[in-house]
Amino acid sequence: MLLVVAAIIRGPDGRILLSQRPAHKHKGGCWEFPGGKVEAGEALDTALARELEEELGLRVRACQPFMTIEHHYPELSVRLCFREVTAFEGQPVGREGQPVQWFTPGELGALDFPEANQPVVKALALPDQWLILPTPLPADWREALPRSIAAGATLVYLRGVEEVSLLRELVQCCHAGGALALVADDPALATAVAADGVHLRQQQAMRLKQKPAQPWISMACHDQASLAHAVALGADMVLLSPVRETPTHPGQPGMGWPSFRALAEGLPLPVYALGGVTPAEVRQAREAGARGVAGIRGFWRSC
Ligand SMILES: Nc1nc2c([nH]c(=O)n2[C@H]2C[C@H](O)[C@@H](COP(=O)(O)OP(=O)(O)OP(=O)(O)O)O2)c(=O)[nH]1
Repeated sequence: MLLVVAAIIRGPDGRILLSQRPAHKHKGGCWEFPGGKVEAGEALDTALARELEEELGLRVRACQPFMTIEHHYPELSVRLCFREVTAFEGQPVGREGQPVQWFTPGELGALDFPEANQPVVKALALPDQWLILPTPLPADWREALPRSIAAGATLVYLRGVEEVSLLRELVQCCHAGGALALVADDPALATAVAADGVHLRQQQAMRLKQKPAQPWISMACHDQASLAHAVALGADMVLLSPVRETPTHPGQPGMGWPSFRALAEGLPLPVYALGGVTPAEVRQAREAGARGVAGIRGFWRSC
């Protein structure tokens, strides 16, 4: 299997740097995340720094794991280790004559990428923060939900609401604020209320053999076995918890960031940290290999 390292490089305005593969190479003409083959015995971060210097003239100052994808093309198998470059120096130029260009995350969906990149492109469309709806639904939700979304939680898990008309109204409120809305477990309900997908609780998900047909499928995970099931199912993302003990689950000790990192490392899907974490911890969570953070308290902005 060919070991490749590839970089997610964001500019100060949030755009992402891509380069175009030369026509004569494997997947020629496709846009790619800059990077290349890891040499025998080379550490991933060293390989990334070398490739970005050689190909773009960039000096990497800091990077962190993003996702790892194994893909079997008919002609070759690749293990792609995606790293997010969080600090760099230099102005990128296509040093090997390749076109390089900055794109907004929204523009990526229309580009031609190698097939292996699809989960990464999907993950880049996701926000840093997830809001889990408090239960029972607070009376001031019509003000508080838009405020919470505007504060950055543009993915909302609408749990604990059974009334379909109310759920539909909540979905509309999420969409009006530009947020994705997920309902619990039931794909038919998600379709009925025009939600964007379902969040599967671990117990329900472990019984499934097939990924439900919804645009977004998320799964709750608490250990390695459930993470392996989420991968096998083809889930688009997971909530991994608890990072810390929480008032809602007293006596259930948190795994802490080192164990979180060990579980999240090398997975082919975005992992969100849940359980006693706050929106202020996005950076720490990302250093531990998370795509972002999720929660109720601290994410819900009541009036
Ligand atoms: N760099 C990069 N490679 C990718 C991506 N997606 C994807 O499937 N690949 C595949 C295409 C290639 O088969 C392999 C990268 O190998 P490569 O030949 O470009 O590596 P390199 O830059 O070291 O190449 P070379 O100059 O030594 O020939 O990984 C991606 O986003 N970035």
